[in-house]
Amino acid sequence: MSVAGIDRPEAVRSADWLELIRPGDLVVVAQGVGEPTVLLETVLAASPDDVDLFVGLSHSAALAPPAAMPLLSFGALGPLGAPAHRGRVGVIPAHFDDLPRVLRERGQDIVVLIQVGPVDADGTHGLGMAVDHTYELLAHARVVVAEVNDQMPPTASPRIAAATFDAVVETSRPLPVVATPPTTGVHDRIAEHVAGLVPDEATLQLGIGAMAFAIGRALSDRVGLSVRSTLVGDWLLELERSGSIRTGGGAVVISEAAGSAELYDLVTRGAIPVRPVADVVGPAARGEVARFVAVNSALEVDLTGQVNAEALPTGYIGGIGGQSEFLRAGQRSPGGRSIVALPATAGRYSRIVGSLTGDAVTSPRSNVDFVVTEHGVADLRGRSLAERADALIAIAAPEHRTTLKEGLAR
Ligand SMILES: CC(=O)SCCNC(=O)CCNC(=O)[C@H](O)C(C)(C)COP(=O)(O)OP(=O)(O)OC[C@H]1O[C@@H](n2cnc3c(N)ncnc32)[C@H](O)[C@@H]1OP(=O)(O)O
Repeated sequence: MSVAGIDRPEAVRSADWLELIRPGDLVVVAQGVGEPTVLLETVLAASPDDVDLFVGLSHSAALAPPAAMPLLSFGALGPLGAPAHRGRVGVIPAHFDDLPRVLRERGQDIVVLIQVGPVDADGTHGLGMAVDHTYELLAHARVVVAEVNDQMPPTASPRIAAATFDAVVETSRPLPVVATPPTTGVHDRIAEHVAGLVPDEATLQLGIGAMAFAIGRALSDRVGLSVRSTLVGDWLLELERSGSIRTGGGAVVISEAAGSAELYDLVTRGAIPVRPVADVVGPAARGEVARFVAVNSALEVDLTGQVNAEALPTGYIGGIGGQSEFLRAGQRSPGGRSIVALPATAGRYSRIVGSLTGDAVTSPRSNVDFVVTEHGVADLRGRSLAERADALIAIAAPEHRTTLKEGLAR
């Protein structure tokens, strides 16, 4: 994903807050467009001794070269992709909504670095466009440092009392624009198949990226859609422009937006609730959301339906995120759907495989009801392992089907 708009000539930099960090600390940085990039880059430049740095979906190019301090993350997202692939990032396998607990269980003192909007008359700051794992950690942190960005828009997000902050660094920079990667004919064919599984008045969970955008576009003739998705991209704009969703009345609930300036404007002017991750995932995970349709992508799916979204034989390249929890939520929902959508091939490799090639099962086969490729839909509901294999071979690329069948016979 290309990211533009990180331009901070007017940033007020203060190094004093670095003195609040002690050896043994875990420094946790907010992510996405809520990343306090100035704070992150200040820590990276100083690389304090014996401190772990936990970073999520980042927009900082400063992370691409090998960092001098130990890096932790929940995946190989954005600029962490190459270092994670080379084994230079300690990946913590955790559900996205579980990160606050998991990070606290490391037993380290926690320093949270967040970005907020300007202070209001009541002495509080809004989180703006992103509410992530750092929000829940505020109550457990020894130190909280805020990058106060006067261009962070006022959204319907939780607000934080200014007194919560141990230090503040003021900046003035536009939110990063996260461009949607171009969609291909394969994405469009997958999206058409996925759209066939989405009823009117469904509640959608999609991620970001080309696949999600193509699916949003393919749903333009649906009516009464709602959205309950931790991350949203410009597909939300597509749905709004086509009139497929309402944005008022809590029909759209998100934790983070990452896309164009128009998307940020929609979230702001539409008063779309930007809520803590647990609030977004929780009702769906408890089966309280009817027609909840979760669509997630993968690197590969084996012939029993096990999903790998994390690793290839060459190394770690993906992540867990909310995948397996959202898929399970799709199963628990009355009229809901649990869908894994992926291209059938990556170059000469089939992504429908006899055995997973990467060393990870991100979602168990019991969480997966539908697998979709450009060649069709494998409906795995109620099927035995052998029946699943047949259904999955039928949506593999035609040139790989014989090999997959031969592998089964062995
Ligand atoms: C709220 C949050 O922050 S959650 C964060 C976001 N969500 C998650 O982390 C959930 C987990 N999901 C993911 O990480 C991603 O959706 C992924 C990794 C599964 C898929 O990401 P995509 O960017 O769509 O992957 P894509 O299909 O382009 O594959 C990436 C590369 O690996 C290659 N590849 C993928 N699968 C295979 C395979 N089975 N064999 C060989 N190569 C492969 C692709 O060809 C591509 O190579 P390229 O970059 O040279 O073109």
